[in-house]
Amino acid sequence: MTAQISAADRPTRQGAVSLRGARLAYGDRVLWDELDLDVRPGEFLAVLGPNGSGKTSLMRVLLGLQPLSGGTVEVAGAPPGRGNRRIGYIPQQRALDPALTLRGRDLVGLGLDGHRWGLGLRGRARRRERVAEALASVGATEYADTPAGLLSGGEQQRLRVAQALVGDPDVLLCDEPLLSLDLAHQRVVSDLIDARRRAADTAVLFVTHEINPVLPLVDRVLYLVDGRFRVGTPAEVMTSATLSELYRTTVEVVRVRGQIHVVGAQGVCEDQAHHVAEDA
Ligand SMILES: Nc1ncnc2c1ncn2[C@@H]1O[C@H](COP(=O)(O)OP(=O)(O)OP(=O)(O)O)[C@@H](O)[C@H]1O
Repeated sequence: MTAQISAADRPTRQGAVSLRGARLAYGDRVLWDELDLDVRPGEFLAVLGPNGSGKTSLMRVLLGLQPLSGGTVEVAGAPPGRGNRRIGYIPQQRALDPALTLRGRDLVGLGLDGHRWGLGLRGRARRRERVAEALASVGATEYADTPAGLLSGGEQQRLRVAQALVGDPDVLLCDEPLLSLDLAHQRVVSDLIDARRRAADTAVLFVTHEINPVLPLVDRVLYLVDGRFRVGTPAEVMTSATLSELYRTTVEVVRVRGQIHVVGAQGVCEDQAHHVAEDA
């Protein structure tokens, strides 16, 4: 299946992320194939799909941790990999080990590893300044010197956002960064990501099971289901016809007060259409 990108949608500038004829398979299992995708600088792409559809694997490909089985990939104009410092990554929220004594400030500083500002006093001062700015931008200054393992999940996640942004990335990869955050912190984290892309034209690829918390930010959606996919605006992709085709079962998309709800054959109403499809 080919991506639904019209010629008019194709960017004239170099894409922040560019996949051509990309294929990822583990043995016989094809997660996606013939994926053509250009993500523009400053664009917010939500990556949706059921468990096991290959969302995290896509992030791993873009991070250079997983080679494609076919096709090509470029991130910020270069092959992904360890040398590519233009990528920021916010992993899935997982509680840090309470015994971790690393301070928040040090954790954020790890995001600068590989940036060459010299080892002299000026380089070190600049580095400290950047870390302090990043901590302030996520409201983490007051707990920057607390061992990170003792912080709450929301506090730890704000540090991860700061770590991803401190290196001034062109591309920000976010793997379910709102998971297990309360509504207030979901808002803080999504606002920070949005502010970053607006201020610095950073492209954002945002893996999520729930589109609603970020719906106002989403330019396009990549929806993966069982080896099939669609790319397009939420209005194009989040429709009963498109999702029913992707899931190969009847799925209804209902819009209520500006939110999108996916209703399956068994009347389940939630944002995780995959459970509907799996049960059907
Ligand atoms: N290195 C690997 N070797 C073999 N299979 C793998 C490997 N990595 C992932 N898989 C399988 O590929 C499928 C896609 O995994 P992936 O983590 O990308 O899915 P996902 O869409 O992020 O799922 P979730 O929503 O549950 O996080 C899964 O079935 C997983 O078991």
